[in-house]
Amino acid sequence: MNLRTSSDRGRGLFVSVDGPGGAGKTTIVRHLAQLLLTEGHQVHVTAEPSSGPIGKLACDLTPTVTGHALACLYAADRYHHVETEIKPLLKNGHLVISDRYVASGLVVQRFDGVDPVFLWQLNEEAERPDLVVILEADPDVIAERLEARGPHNRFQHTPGSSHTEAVFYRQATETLEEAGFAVLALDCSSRPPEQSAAIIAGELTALLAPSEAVSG
Ligand SMILES: Nc1ncnc2c1ncn2[C@@H]1O[C@H](COP(=O)(O)OP(=O)(O)OP(=O)(O)O)[C@@H](O)[C@H]1O
Ligand SMILES: Cc1cn([C@H]2C[C@H](O)[C@@H](COP(=O)(O)O)O2)c(=O)[nH]c1=O
Repeated sequence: MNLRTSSDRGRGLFVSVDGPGGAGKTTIVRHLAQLLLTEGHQVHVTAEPSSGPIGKLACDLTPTVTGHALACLYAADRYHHVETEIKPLLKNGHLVISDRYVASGLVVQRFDGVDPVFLWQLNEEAERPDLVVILEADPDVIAERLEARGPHNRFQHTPGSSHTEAVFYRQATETLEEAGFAVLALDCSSRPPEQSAAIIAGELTALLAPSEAVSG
């Protein structure tokens, strides 16, 4: 089983940002990347589905393919994304930010009734991020944001999807914490996205700081 994170290898840093539709993942990732660039880091923003061949297929098939088949397709994209894009950049010392990663894999296909244990087994060997950010928000607030922006996918058309997704994400957070992932659960109901980004940047800066030598 793959239990190592990129910082264990001493190069780069990998952070994923997940959370319910409309929570602000893409907006916060944009602010975070800007902030880290300003601080002088080599930053690479990526997302899932990836822009690779499996990601494109998953994206094209999401409206018509459901359940286990789609879960396998997203997991296949994730493993391929790691091997072809994320790991090479980490080796090169980049700070890689992924807009959606394993946590989305534990959540989204549950809307099609896929068992969370099956989803965990599919995803558990994926590269562990140094920091897993889960955006949390009052479901009524994000339902309003979704309505204002417009839904991005068929899962967001399910009535009450923001409430259901909030529950699924809380369960995914527990699964990840129990498995030893470093999780930052961040409430972004009332925080402006710039502030959420600054909190995440602070956590990353702490991870990058050399650990203090023990003086004897
Ligand atoms: N405090 C906030 N934090 C983040 N986004 C906010 C906030 N307040 C309002 N928004 C708005 O909420 C909308 C949804 O944001 P965004 O598209 O980044 O969400 P998302 O989580 O990436 O959604 P999806 O999963 O559907 O792609 C955007 O129009 C964004 O400007
Ligand atoms: C990683 C992942 C993604 N999806 C689906 C859900 C949406 O249709 C898109 C993501 O687009 P968005 O603009 O970020 O909302 O991909 C999925 O079904 N399962 C997954 O694991």
